[in-house]
Amino acid sequence: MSTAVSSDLLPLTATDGPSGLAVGGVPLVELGRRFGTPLFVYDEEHLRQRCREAVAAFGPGNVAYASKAFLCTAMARLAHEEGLLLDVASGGELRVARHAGVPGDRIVLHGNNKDESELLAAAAAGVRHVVVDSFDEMDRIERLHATAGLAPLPVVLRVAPGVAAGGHRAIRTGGTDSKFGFGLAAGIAAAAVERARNSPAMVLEGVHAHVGSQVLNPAELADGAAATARFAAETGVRGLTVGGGLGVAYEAGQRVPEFAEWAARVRAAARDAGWRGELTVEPGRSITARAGLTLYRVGTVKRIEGVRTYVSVDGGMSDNLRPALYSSRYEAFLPRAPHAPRPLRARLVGKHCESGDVIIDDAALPADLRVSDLLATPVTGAYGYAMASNYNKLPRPAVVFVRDGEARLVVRRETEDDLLRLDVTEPAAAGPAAGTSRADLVAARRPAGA
Ligand SMILES: Cc1ncc(COP(=O)(O)O)c(C=O)c1O
Ligand SMILES: N[C@@H](CCCC[NH3+])C(=O)O
Repeated sequence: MSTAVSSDLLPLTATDGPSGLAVGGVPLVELGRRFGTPLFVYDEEHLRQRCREAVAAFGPGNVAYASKAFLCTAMARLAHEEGLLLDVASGGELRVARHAGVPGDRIVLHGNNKDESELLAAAAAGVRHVVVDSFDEMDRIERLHATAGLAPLPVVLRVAPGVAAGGHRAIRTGGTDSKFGFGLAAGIAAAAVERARNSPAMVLEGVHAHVGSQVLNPAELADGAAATARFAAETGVRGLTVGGGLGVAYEAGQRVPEFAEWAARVRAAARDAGWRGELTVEPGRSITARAGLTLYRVGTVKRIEGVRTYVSVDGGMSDNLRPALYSSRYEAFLPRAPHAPRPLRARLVGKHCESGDVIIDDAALPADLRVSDLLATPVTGAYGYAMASNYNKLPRPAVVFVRDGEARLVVRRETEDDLLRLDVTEPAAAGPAAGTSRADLVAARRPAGA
């Protein structure tokens, strides 16, 4: 591929300017200089537009943002402002949603192994419902009801509909062989419905299924919806959630269904299966992925004659685990020259201590790429920051929202002090010599006034 990066992979407000590509009216090169790298940049207008499109397709009150895709206070608030509910999958995600001011009745709690403290926190927050995943969880809810005064909990039952879909086996969830949900086969889900209906600790509100993530074929989402809807209709529950899972394009030329197509397909499938009620969905990736991109600084370019070229940047698997985990593919471009042809083939790698720390195995890059260039990987707004780690004690990147020519820091970059904040062992008696911390050294090298 020697063509320029496709605009289909860029955030909606991406424009060209004298200093290269701008998003939200702010040149990316300026963001790299101002906030440092690696940096996650989100187009706020794009995020809001995707939320609105989802609500337009499925109806107000019928869309929950799957916050696992990307969550921070600003993102939770944005999704809430745009009328989405929040799907949280742990006590931690619940805490962030509440911190952002999202009311409990706009939150649903998921998880295949919720502990008692998560259930109690959900009840205390007054969540809309808890998506119950197992009989053991029902035991826990009934115990808390009997011994800790837990009021009857609104619940939705997650079923495994026997339809598994998605971009990689690690992210397919709805098959019979799955850790998630009550199997529709062998009457397990029917028994769960019976038990919830007869339990003093639960108020059954509906049925839920999620077949998998990064699904590009809408027929697979429709198959999952059909199986779940048939069961929901037979059991006569009030609500039906058909999960998230809509895929996105990571490379040029991938066809991706729009929200409207997803809605039409799952609605038709559910109707044909006998379901007459509303449908709710939980998109994550399809809201945030393309709105976000990652900026890195190129640190080394190593040419191995007759083998390949390696381009190393200042992040890697600690800010984008997806290539290592799912062999996911990405593209890259230089913000200073977004329309430059990309004839150079190179392996784009991070700075971690393993050869599997690859961001793009065979990247197409401009021929004049050089050390200290700012480089961008688009479509990293989902499951990038969310799965970031401190491997090799790299501080996690900052996150910036851009809109109308303004950049807003929404998550600050971690510092080296942050890396030590959980260590309870006292520092060595002498401690690091004054003036040898990385911040001191960087400050010492900076020209006066910089
Ligand atoms: C229960 C549930 N709902 C929604 C989602 C969101 O999925 P996606 O980001 O693929 O839309 C997931 C993750 O796949 C999930 O497990
Ligand atoms: N982390 C996965 C998606 C998991 C979906 C959550 N159930 C990814 O990056 O593709």
